[in-house]
Amino acid sequence: MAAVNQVYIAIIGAGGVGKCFLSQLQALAARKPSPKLSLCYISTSRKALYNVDYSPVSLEGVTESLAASTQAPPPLPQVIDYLASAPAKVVLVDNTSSQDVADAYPLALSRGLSIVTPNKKAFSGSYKLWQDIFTASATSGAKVYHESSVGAGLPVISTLKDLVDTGDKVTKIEGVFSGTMSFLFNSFAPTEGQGGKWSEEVKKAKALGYTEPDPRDDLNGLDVARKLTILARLAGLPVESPTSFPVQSLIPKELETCSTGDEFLDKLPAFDQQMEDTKAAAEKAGKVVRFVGSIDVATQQVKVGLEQFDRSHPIASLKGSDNIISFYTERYGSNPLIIQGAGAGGDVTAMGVTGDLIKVLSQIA
Ligand SMILES: NC(=O)C1=CN([C@@H]2O[C@H](COP(=O)(O)OP(=O)(O)OC[C@H]3O[C@@H](n4cnc5c(N)ncnc54)[C@H](OP(=O)(O)O)[C@@H]3O)[C@@H](O)[C@H]2O)C=CC1
Ligand SMILES: N[C@@H](CC=O)C(=O)O
Ligand code: NA
Repeated sequence: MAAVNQVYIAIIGAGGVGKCFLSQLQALAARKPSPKLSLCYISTSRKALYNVDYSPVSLEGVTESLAASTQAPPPLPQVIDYLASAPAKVVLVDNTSSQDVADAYPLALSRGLSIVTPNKKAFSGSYKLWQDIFTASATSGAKVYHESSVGAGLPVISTLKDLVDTGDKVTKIEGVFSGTMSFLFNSFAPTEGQGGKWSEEVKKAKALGYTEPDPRDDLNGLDVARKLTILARLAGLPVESPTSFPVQSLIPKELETCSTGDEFLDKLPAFDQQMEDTKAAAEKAGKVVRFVGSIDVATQQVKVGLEQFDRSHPIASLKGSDNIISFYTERYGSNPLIIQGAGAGGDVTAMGVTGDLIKVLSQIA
């Protein structure tokens, strides 16, 4: 029998973000908050750890225990059944980038499981999935939070929701929405100095944990398109999908048929000249090139791609994996509300997930 103020945590995904989340969860659980947190399920795509009687999986050394586990993850509907039958409230933390897991949110929410996640797939998939998720949440009362799906831990989603919920009218959102793209252009085409080779910077971004599991999902512009789809929907535009507006891809045509991300990375150095030419064209105009996105709410136009900026422009002088996101609204007038800081990386992304978990706990426990 579970304690009255107990909440079970179930985690799917234990990669770069998942491992950082686990260490933040360990610290949160040790702070002895009310409610008492117990891990009742954790899995990667091939391994799982759980007990049929819901006795807790120890957070101590959980990454190693999971790696050593011989249990395979059950099919998702079975996992949801198991969690929905738990003797206390459950928060499901999805730290994957899986579309299959995202597609299961309506079922999970309708069975009373709250969800926190940095996974963009659920909120930037079909508009129907978006509607099904929020309908299931409203009907069952289960919560769904996804702060880290845009700008990692930066308070982007919560800020936009607050603007809308308090009656402000958002007219335009623009900026740099990709930690990977920010890092790549800040290091490949810096405002001062030479910059590194494009393909080498791409490999560095992957090693630093900034890229999607397959870095082509960043370089083809889809990751930014997903983030803009989420923000546009929150601002009231019923954007159908991240492929329903213009998105510029930086994948060389010749590499579009690569079958894996690793094959793509191996072949990329042979195409460095294409990005060198793009950089040189901007330099000739006395500018630098950056990868940006924008949503014009009035004209319902969303676009993603390369633009040239003066070296003194705030977008040109970003550092590291920083995002910069400007909200133009009726209340803020011509001086936008600006959010800036690291937009990728395990710890900062996990912080957004843990922050969401704390918000959910304050509402369900
Ligand atoms: N990295 C970053 O800076 C940011 C990431 N995000 C988002 O966070 C999420 C996680 O990113 P990241 O940690 O970098 O990715 P990783 O590739 O490092 O980790 C993904 C994890 O999910 C597991 N997984 C994948 N598919 C499934 C599945 N169907 N069932 C169970 N487990 C699965 C993987 O297991 P296995 O290894 O066995 O495949 C792995 O443990 C993504 O949605 C990403 O977009 C958001 C903001 C910033
Ligand atoms: N790959 C993404 C990770 C965060 O969403 C990025 O680089 O921004
Ligand atoms: Na965020």
